[in-house]
Amino acid sequence: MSKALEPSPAPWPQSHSRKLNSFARCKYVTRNSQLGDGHFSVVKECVNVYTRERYAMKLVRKKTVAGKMWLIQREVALLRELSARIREVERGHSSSKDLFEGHHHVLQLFDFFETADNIVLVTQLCRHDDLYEKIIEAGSLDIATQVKPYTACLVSALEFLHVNGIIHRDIKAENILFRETTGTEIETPAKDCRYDVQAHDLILGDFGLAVKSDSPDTQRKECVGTISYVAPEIARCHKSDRLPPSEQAKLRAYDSAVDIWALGVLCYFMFTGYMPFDCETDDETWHCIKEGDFYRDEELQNNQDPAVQDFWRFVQLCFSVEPTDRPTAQAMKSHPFIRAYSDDSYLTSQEFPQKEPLRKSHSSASFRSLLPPSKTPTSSTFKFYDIDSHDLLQGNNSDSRNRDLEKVRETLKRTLSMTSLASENNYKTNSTFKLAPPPPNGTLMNGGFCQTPECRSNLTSPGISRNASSSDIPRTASTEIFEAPHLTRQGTLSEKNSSKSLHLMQKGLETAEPQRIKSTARFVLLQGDDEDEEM
Ligand SMILES: Nc1ncnc2c1ncn2[C@@H]1O[C@H](COP(=O)(O)OP(=O)(O)OP(=O)(O)O)[C@@H](O)[C@H]1O
Repeated sequence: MSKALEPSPAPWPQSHSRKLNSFARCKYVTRNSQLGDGHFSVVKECVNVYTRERYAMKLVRKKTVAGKMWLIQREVALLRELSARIREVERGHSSSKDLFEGHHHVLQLFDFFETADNIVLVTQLCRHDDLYEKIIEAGSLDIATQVKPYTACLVSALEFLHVNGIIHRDIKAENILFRETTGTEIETPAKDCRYDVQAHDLILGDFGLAVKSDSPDTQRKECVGTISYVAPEIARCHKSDRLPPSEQAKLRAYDSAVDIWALGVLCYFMFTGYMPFDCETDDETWHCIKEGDFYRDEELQNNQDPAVQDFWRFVQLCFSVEPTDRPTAQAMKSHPFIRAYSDDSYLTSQEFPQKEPLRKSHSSASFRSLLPPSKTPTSSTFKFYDIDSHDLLQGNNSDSRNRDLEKVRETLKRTLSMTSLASENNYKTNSTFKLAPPPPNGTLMNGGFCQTPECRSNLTSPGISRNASSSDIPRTASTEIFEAPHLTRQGTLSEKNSSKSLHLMQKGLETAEPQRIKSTARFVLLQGDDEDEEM
């Protein structure tokens, strides 16, 4: 366990045992505006008043998670464990043979605490736009310079998670963030970089659904995730409580292979701009997932570009219906599709099962939904949560959809910034990566209980900059921040994400008007334990 995050001072959360007037002042100041929100949290930028380092602060409203506090505790526990492991790997690290090192690409937790209304996680700061937005804005990503390195990076992150006994269960474009860079790293990208160096900034976030791979079978039979991305073995758990006990007993607990399936979906989405299994109705989607029947565009399928052929072989492996047929993340590193991102000499020559040649999808394009998925707040209500497309359509009349569409078309642009396509073995010099150091222990809340952090409209006032080192902070600067005029209550959840039902022109696909907003809502089935809990 990392020094910075331990020890947890008292049983946590501890609000029930504290009086309001005994709250300590918070060591962080937040920005008024939000970086994002989920169904039970808002995320804001914040600054540690002692070190002046910038972080992201996730404020989970206790009222929203009442009765399900254990879910947040599970997320915090996993993130703490992972952050400690990241430090451990970093300390013991000599030289890696991989261009992407998994532990660099998992969201780091730096601190956590509790206020009267919120459970608060302080994590690494990422940019406002995520991978979903990048794909939607560009229509699709370039296979050689983006899809391959992004996939290689995510495989390394999954390898790190899985080797450390954690299943993410919600791999999807919305949960892939881009690390906020300080500007100091950007000078490094080499002139000869062959790929989009933003691949080095990918961060896998949102561990709200993650579980340990040795967790009780009941947890690994939960039907959780985002429908477009769930593996067949999770799909089989859908409505399993309605099955007769004999059938329920036959359900096998799933494992980390569910993340490999979701990675295949994400890889497919990056390349094509639409989802492999999405159909017009959720029932059809469930069916296609269970059958492993993904949509194949004939033109793309017949494309003889070796990168495209490798892409099909890669996703075909990810989409093996039998989980034991899906290679592990570690094995996937040797796959020709991403092999170039590791040192060839150390990779074992992995034999990948020969899949039958791609056949035409059983389901025709007519009932497939070949539109980009809408971004929904990845909700975690704690009952079965499966947003019906009709619910999503409510309040989204075609006028507003057209306006959204227009807006997206206007902003449609490729964001790729690359240089030449020369040398390939110059990996490390192309990296923009720099692991954020943990703040000194005395500057942390370490699970404590405090007042609501002060809100400011601007964190870049004199004396607050990411690049300032903690040693040169005059004490008065932090005092000044502490003594700001008033403490502001945190905002309520915004509807920002709900309005993001974006649909746009896809390669060769007429999208005159979206037929139906895709239901990619995350859903959670957690039996029992839904009574309110007094905080
Ligand atoms: N470290 C971060 N830096 C910048 N933005 C972030 C960070 N973490 C989360 N966000 C933004 O906040 C949004 C919500 O975060 P997150 O998904 O972790 O919350 P959540 O409450 O678990 O949401 P849900 O359960 O509905 O998925 C994200 O979609 C992202 O846009």
